[in-house]
Amino acid sequence: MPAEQERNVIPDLPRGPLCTYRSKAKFNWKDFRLVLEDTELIKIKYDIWRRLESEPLFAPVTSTLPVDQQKERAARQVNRIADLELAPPEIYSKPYKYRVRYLMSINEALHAVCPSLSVKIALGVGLFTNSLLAMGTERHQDTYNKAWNREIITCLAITEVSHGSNTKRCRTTATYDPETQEFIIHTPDFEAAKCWVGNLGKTASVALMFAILYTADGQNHGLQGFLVPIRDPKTLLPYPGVTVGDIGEKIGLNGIDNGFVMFNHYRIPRENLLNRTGDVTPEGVYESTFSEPGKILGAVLESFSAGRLGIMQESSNTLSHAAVIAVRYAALRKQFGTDRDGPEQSIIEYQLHQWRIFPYLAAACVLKVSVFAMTETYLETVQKSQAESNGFELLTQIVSEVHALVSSSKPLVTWTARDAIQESREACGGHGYLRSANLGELRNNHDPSCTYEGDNNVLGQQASNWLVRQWKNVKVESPVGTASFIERRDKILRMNFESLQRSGVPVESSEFITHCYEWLMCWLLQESVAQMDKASSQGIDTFTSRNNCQVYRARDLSRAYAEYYALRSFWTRCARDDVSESLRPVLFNVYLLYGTWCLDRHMSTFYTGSFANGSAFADAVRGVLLKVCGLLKDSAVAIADALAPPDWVLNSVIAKSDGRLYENIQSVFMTNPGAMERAAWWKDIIPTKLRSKL
Ligand SMILES: Cc1cc2nc3c(=O)[nH]c(=O)nc-3n(C[C@H](O)[C@H](O)[C@H](O)COP(=O)(O)OP(=O)(O)OC[C@H]3O[C@@H](n4cnc5c(N)ncnc54)[C@H](O)[C@@H]3O)c2cc1C
Repeated sequence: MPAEQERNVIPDLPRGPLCTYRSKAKFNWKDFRLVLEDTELIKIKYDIWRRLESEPLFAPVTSTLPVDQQKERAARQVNRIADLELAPPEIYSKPYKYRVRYLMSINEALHAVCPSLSVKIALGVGLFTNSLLAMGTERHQDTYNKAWNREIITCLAITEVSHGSNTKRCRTTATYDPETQEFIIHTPDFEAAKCWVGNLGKTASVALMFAILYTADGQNHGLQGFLVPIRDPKTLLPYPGVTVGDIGEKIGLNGIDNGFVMFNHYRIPRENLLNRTGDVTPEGVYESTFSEPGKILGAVLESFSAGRLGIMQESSNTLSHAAVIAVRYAALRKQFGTDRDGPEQSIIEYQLHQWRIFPYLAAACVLKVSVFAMTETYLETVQKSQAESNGFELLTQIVSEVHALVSSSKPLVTWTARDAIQESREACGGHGYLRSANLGELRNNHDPSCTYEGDNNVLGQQASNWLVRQWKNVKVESPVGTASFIERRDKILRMNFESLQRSGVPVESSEFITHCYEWLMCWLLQESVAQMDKASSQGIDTFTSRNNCQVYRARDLSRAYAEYYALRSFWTRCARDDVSESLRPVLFNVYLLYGTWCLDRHMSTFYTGSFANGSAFADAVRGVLLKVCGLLKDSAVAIADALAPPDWVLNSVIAKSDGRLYENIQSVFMTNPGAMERAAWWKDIIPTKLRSKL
């Protein structure tokens, strides 16, 4: 059981109408929170929120600002954050894992308050410096320091107008001129303009940009990274030869100035090539360098995965916020009752409503824990790569596995958050559509997470490709253990629902859910590989056959793999000694609900692959799902409390922790500027016939 000291890190909640359901929970909601998150990280977040609450620049806005003002506000916030020095200076001398975990928690806290601000910092500081570390050398240290200390505003420019996912086909060129020892950066046409680049539209002075390197002999050395000055940092005016601008209003995240840029034979010094793995001599000879492979590997993992992990951490919070709003509202909102004229019941009592929103509440808990576990594995891997003595082969395997895990989990977490927001919006009826309910803002700001840092459908394929490789390997290379089940494939594929029942495995058990998942993944792997092999025997190329086995096969495999990992991580966390006995039943129900809900979505595959026949399997899985929904009804508000940030951060008029739903809505209606004033344009809309009588 957590010490009182740990519980005290989390502030108490006000008493009010939500206590009707709050008091039904048979566990302490603060203890529940301490299972989901590390005490120290919770403390960091609450400290940040406390400091920002008194800052006028971070106060929630009540109506949508014009786009330009949103950009100005986010840019000012970035500066203010730098002035506030949220991380104490000693953090920077701490070991890698501790330091990055600390900074990631600051980012989570900031994202919950202002997503645009957090993305601006993540792009301009985190991603930029990580990529520079992975690709640059000592000669880029000065730019690294300036970016880290926010002396310059930076961006990462990869995407072009006609190419996003297939970055290898980017066409911006960097041609070396030995005469002047410079690279000439050129954009051949508008389709090759860099675009969607965050911070580039109005503010960035330096871009870390990818372009094809050509030496003077006309040889193509592939895509390389360059530091490209864009604007004078003192005036923010672009340099001659650079055409740069803002791409305009987006669906959300308008605090970020996403930009486009074109170069007209624009010259940059030779030293601006990021030369970690390859360099051009002053005379113009391209030389590849490959020293300290372990460190390079770790750095590459860092530059690719850190951003995606950050997105998952943010998205698991977004998912939590949506679920909290839906659950608190469901407890307070009453409609209908057994007696037509008698008391009405809360909509949380309806099975249909529970089935719609509780799985997202469970998903929020499970995914929060699994993203934490994944982050730990990732940070440990990078830290290992920085150590002097490490087995390069083992490290390569770990890096590939972590990459597969991140590539399948980023789609799972971002899609679940996306769906949770929409379901919660509808679950809160008309009031859910109020701007002040905050579900619209959550939706629009979260939406691009499914696209940037790797489009979900494209990214997921990297995980299924890795799994297929393991399936075909003589020896499964899964040092993290996420694919060791493949070693037992023959036994797993002989299993079915009937055999599980014969062996006495209860449906309400982690054993059952694990067996179902392992069968599902093995069957999807077997079928994907068989389909690809058949295509290959018919002379169909690998590219086409791989594309043709995505639907119902590899795509589902990637998702199932991420769900399996999430469930296993949650189960491992719940089994730890520090979890108090009073929490075990509710944690088990959360696990069961998320597990059966996910299995239900794979139902047709279980039948297609003859794991099950007749209705028994579907009835069993769905029976547990509905039963657990009912069981969680009395715990849901306490679980929501455990997931919720402070009210001003959640920023939803329909889900305040005081539970005074209608008083809070009344306040918004009545104080809405000009709510009860006659419109200034009233005269212009008086019907013509009436107007003549005025
Ligand atoms: C808000 C925001 C901020 C961004 N910030 C930056 C930034 O700072 N720097 C930067 O360089 N870029 C940035 N981007 C761009 C982003 O990285 C790209 O949009 C992303 O990589 C997807 O590429 P795309 O837009 O070209 O989509 P496309 O690759 O054209 O994809 C379009 C659709 O085709 C599908 N598709 C593509 N290939 C396949 C396939 N093989 N099989 C099946 N389906 C496929 C995809 O699933 C997708 O649904 C940003 C984007 C957004 C929305």
